[in-house]
Amino acid sequence: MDIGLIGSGAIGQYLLKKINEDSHPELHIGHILVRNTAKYRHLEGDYGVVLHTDVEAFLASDIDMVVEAANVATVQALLPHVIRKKDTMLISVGALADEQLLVETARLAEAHATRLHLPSGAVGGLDLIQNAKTFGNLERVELTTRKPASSLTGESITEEKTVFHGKAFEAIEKFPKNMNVSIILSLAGLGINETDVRLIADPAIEKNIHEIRLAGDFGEAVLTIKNNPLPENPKTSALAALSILGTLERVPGNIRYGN
Ligand SMILES: NC(=O)C1=CN([C@@H]2O[C@H](COP(=O)(O)OP(=O)(O)OC[C@H]3O[C@@H](n4cnc5c(N)ncnc54)[C@H](OP(=O)(O)O)[C@@H]3O)[C@@H](O)[C@H]2O)C=CC1
Ligand SMILES: O=C([O-])CC(=O)C(=O)O
Repeated sequence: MDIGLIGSGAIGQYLLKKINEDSHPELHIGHILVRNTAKYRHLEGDYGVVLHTDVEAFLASDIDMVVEAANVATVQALLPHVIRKKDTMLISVGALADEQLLVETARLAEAHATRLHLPSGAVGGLDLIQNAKTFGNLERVELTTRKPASSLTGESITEEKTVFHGKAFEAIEKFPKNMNVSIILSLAGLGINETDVRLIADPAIEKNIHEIRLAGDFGEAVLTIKNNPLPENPKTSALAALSILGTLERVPGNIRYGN
């Protein structure tokens, strides 16, 4: 599968290393959309990619799938163009808290016979949440995220501090670089107005820890994911990059596990 990448930061460069440098047998990144060619010129030599600054030229290239690893604002700006032309995978899923964008994307994907893939990112358990939701029998979904204090606040704190408590729609507005997980959980479960979110800055941890609690007719579940951060961007968990890689590997498969 030929991949076009949007975003060449911590996740993008992880994907370039794993797919192109380590030479993945089924995947190849050939094109990257950037906004600053000089900053990323070295990627051409390092990974044999073509850089683009024009989205239409990027989409006209020989790619099967666009993978976004940029930010929420870029998804908001580009998704309607991209989904018309290419199957698309997003990691900045917080953009889909905008219901109009979600509905319009679904309409365009149907009209143009493309697909939108939303990997599970830095969390898991989306299969369980979706199954528990069928026939409206999911009652409660709560997310508590703890990140190293330095990822969330400029203040020097010595004790943990709740920096946000509220619903997912507000969490992503206030913390678009940290709360994409709240939106994928909302999309799988009870929606952005019903998913409870707490975000804690913790000076005593080095991992990004997500605890998901849910309850419904199925029973109750508690999932805790203790994520190692990517060194290049400690806000971002390595599992987010792995979830893109794993989803890319599974796309062509004929057997599906857990969905
Ligand atoms: N769903 C989930 O569970 C998770 C989602 N994420 C999200 O994934 C995304 C990527 O994370 P990460 O790699 O750590 O971020 P980084 O900040 O390390 O990298 C972002 C990259 O995107 C590029 N970029 C920004 N805007 C554009 C644009 N308009 N066109 C092309 N490139 C652009 C930046 O380029 P430049 O140098 O020009 O700024 C940079 O290369 C973020 O939105 C993050 O919040 C992260 C972790 C978990
Ligand atoms: O990487 C993580 O642990 C979560 C994150 O940044 C996000 O959801 O935006």
